[in-house]
Formats: sequence, structure tokens, C-alpha cells
Amino acid sequence: FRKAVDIVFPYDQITINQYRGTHMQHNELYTAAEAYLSKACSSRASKLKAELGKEHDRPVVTIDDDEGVTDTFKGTKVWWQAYKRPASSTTISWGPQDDERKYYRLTFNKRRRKLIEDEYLEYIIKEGYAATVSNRKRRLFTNNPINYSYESPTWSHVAFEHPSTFDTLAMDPESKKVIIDDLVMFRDRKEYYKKIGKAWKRGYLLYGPPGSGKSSMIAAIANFMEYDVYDLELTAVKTNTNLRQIFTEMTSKAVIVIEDIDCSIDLTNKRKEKKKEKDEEEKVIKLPGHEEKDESSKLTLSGLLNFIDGLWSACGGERIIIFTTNHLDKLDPALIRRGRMDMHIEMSYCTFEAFKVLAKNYLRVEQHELFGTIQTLLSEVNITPADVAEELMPKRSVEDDVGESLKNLIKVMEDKKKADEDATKEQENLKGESSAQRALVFKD
Ligand SMILES: Nc1ncnc2c1ncn2[C@@H]1O[C@H](COP(=O)(O)OP(=O)(O)OP(=O)(O)O)[C@@H](O)[C@H]1O
Repeated sequence: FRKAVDIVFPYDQITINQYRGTHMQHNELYTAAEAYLSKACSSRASKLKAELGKEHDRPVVTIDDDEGVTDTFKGTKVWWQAYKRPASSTTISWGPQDDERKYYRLTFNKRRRKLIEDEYLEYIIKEGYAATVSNRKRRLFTNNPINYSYESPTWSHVAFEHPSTFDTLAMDPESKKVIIDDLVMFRDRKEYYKKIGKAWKRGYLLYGPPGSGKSSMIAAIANFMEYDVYDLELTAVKTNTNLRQIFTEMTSKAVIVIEDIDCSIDLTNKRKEKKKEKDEEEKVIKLPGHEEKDESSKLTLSGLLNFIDGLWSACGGERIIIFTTNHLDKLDPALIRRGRMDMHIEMSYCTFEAFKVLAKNYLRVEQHELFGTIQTLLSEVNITPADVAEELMPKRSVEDDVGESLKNLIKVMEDKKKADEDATKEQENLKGESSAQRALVFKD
């Protein structure tokens, strides 16, 4: 293509070596370019796949040695070419890669050198870094003391591979959009947060009955943001010092999850004991087996909130903190007041819109004659998405099971409706009986 370039305009070139310096120091720009080009190639592959249609399932597009790709930046076309320098038989080198020196050559219009040097290379570093981060395997951390590893005295981790995404998450589409928009806004506001001097963090409170998809929502958020997940077990945190350690040993892009917050913190009892407003903040988190220890060894609510609001902010990084609860009413208002939790997200029982997402995921159907019956039943019965998903899971092949799975779901909902009606009747009878008894006592 150099000939082609030559014909079109006088060209200029930049060479980007894999290593630089005598000590074979890795070249940051080369690494970034490698990641950037591989991402550009794979997005081209997906486009190509869409253009070619289904029969060409996996077109492989990649930049190989002695191959080139083009890119356009601010209206300027650039050519990337990958090379491998042949081994030099005359040089003796201690460097392991001597026989494999790789480099890229970037060709562009001579008049555009300033734009390329000042802006395009910066852009490559930024985009290349972002591509590396998104390719990196993300991790699920836990502070459960049984799993402590050598790497960190507080966190142990496994690969985070939860498949849940916003596409597979069954919930009202409007609420889903509000959450996605909020996340995008959060992601794009780094400079804004810096300018106003606020920690770059977001707090969500997820509430809803068991099986409504709180864990699935957390995974969808983490997958969407490409963050690591930290599952914080509060009962394993012994002191504020321990908490400080835990919060400072996190990666910079993290979703911190504190599940069942109502079970981790005993607030109600302490509130009765402490009358003064000031004392409110010093409510103690009861740790199993630690109730009788002296105050200094206990984790306080103020300790937790300070980390969320203050100290932790100073550590930098983008953080999302998610609290979950099955019982919103049991939580202390101080913990959930706006500002501390930016958004309260209700994960509800299954609606018809949510059911349609599950039917599409599990049975690959978007329409069916039984949908009408299901819609009516869903408006009458409280059933969680987890229970619906259980019924929709195909037992044999998906095609054979669509009608059968939907019928099973209808049966489960009808049984539940009947059980609810019987329970209501029984309660009414009991009420009737007790008021009749009261009337009798009164008469006596
Ligand atoms: N809203 C949902 N969208 C998609 N799948 C869901 C949803 N809710 C539940 N499920 C399915 O049910 C299973 C259990 O749900 P999940 O663990 O997310 O619920 P949860 O509200 O976190 O429950 P718990 O409070 O008991 O932890 C999930 O693995 C998923 O397959």
C-alpha cells in the first residue's frame, strides 16, 4: 500500500517498537496500539459478520505480521502495518526477544504529522488502555476469613463470570433504562466529580423479595461497567481498622456489595438504648460472638458511613456501592437517606414485561397463544422472577418444551392463586370468629 500512499500524497511515517532502550523496556505505546488494533479488528469482524449473514459464522479479522489496517482520525486516514524484524545473526543479546523484535509502522499524510503526534498517539494510548481493561478477566472478591489468600490478608478472589446482563435481566424496561442511564452518566462524569470535589462513587440500594433478581442485577451492573465485584461480609469485619484495610485494598473499578444489610446491622435495639441525637451515629454493628467485647473493638455505623462518604473518597477510583435488603422497612433512615444511597431500586415480583424477557431468554419465544392467560395471572398473583424462570427452564429441547413450560407456569400460578384465596378466606373467618368472641365477652 505504500505505493498507493505515495501516489495520493507525500507520506510520513512513525515506527513504534515493541521494546525500547537497552534494557528491553516494554513500550507503552506499542502495547496500547496492539490492544487498540485488536479491538478495532474484532469490531470490524462483528460488522463483517452482520454483513455476510448467518452462513459465515466466524470471520476472523486480525492484524498479522506484515499486514496492514487503516484507521480514520478526525478525517485523516492512517495506515497501520505490523512487522517482525528478522533475527540478527551477528548480534549477541541477553534480551529474550531478540529474534522476535516486533514493531508497527504508522503511515500518514505528511501535513498531518502534528495531529498524529499530538492527538492521535494520545488517543491510541487512552483507547488501548480501555481495551486492555475490558479484555482483562474480572474478579469476584470476598472477605470471608476462611478464604484468605497469600496475595491479600483481607480479600480472596475467583474469576467473575456471572452471565447476567441488562438484556437477560427481567424487569420493567423503563426502570431498567433509568438505571442504565444513571450508570452511563456516572461513568462519563469523572471530570465533573473531580471539579466539585466529590468522590467518584455511586450508591444503590436494591430491595425486593428473595428471588426477585437482586444478585442478577448486581452482576448485570458489574458486567455493564466492567468492574470487579467485592462481596463484603460485614460480620467478618471486626474493627474500624479492619474496615479501613478492607476498603483500601480494592481495585480502582469496583462494585462493593453488602448483602442483606438488615441482617448485618442491628440498629433498632440500639436506637432504644441511646436517646441523644449524637449517639445515633454510634450505633453498633453486632458481630456474632463479639457482642460482649469492649467498644473499641466493635465496628460502628459511623465507621461504615464514614468510609462510604469520607475516607474512602480519598482513595480515588470509581466505585459503586450496593446494599441489598429483603426488608426496606427494617433499615435505619440514616443509612438509606438520599446522598448516601443515590438510587433506590425496587426488584419486584414478576410483571408481564419481565416475563417476556424470561420467555425470550429461556424459550426463545416472543409471542404465544398462552401469553394472554399468563398476563392475567401475573396481575393477580405475586410470583418472583426466580420462580417463573424455574418453570421456563426447558426440561428437554427448547422447541418441544415451549407449550409445556408455559402450561406448567400457568398451573403453578393457578395453584398459588388458589392458595392465596384460601389463606385470605381463612384469615377473614378467624377475624370474624374473634370479633364474635369479643362481642360475646362484651355482652357477658
Ligand atoms: N429479574 C430477574 N431477571 C432474570 N433472572 C432472574 C431474575 N430474578 C431471578 N432470576 C433468576 O433466579 C435466580 C435467583 O435470583 P437472584 O439470586 O438474582 O435473586 P435475589 O433477589 O438476589 O435472591 P436472594 O435475596 O435470595 O439472594 C437467578 O439465578 C436467575 O436465574
